[in-house]
Amino acid sequence: MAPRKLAAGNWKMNGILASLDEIDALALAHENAGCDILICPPALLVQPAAWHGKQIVAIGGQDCHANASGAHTGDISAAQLKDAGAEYVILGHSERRADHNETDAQIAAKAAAAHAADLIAIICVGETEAQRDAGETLDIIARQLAGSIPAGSTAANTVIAYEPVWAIGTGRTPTNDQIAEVHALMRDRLESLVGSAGDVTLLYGGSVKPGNAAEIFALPNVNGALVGGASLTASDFGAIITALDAA
Ligand SMILES: O=C(CO)COP(=O)(O)O
Repeated sequence: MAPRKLAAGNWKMNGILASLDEIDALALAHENAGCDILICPPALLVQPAAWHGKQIVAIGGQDCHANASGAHTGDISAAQLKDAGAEYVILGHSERRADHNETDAQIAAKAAAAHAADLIAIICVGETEAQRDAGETLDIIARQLAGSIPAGSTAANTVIAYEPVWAIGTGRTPTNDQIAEVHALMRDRLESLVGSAGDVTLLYGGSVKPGNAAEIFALPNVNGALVGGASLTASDFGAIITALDAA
């Protein structure tokens, strides 16, 4: 089994009901896409988004709680996301690691909850600019992978996204060699953490745009992208999907 190609959009805290028209447009234009297409809207939009996706655009959450239910005001469980129509959940995004002090251990617990609810966990890792400048990138990624991936992870229930913190929303991207170096390390480390490492979908994220997508998708061990800003419109995200389809 080769890794599934995945074009994943993370809308972050953007979008209202009217924004779901973009999902209609994606579903219409990419009915026969040779890659999987995913939009992760804000939690309130997960259920209506699933109706708009028409089985062509899968829907995911942007976080879930590690517990299945209980007294956790303001949180959402993996089972609730699943019930609303989600198939995926993004976990450990650097914005949650920074804004909510999420640790690798908490992310691993959330991913285990996602797996228990039959969701595919997209586990995010990435170094800060200071860590890259200090030459720590590969150590940081290896440590985040080891700490954030729970037992029971498989190529079918887990996707890994490499998102350098300094490339998110900045218009800056690593060099091709830098992306390829991290993705090779991830593929290697996943053998002991997930098994069948060659089958795990690995995404790059951070300032992916229509103009740089094809070049990034041509890199070894890159099986798709986790896209922020450019996933908000069907025209930009559609161009990225077309580039992944052709890769
Ligand atoms: O954080 C990201 C996706 O999760 C990337 O965001 P941008 O594509 O806006 O840089």
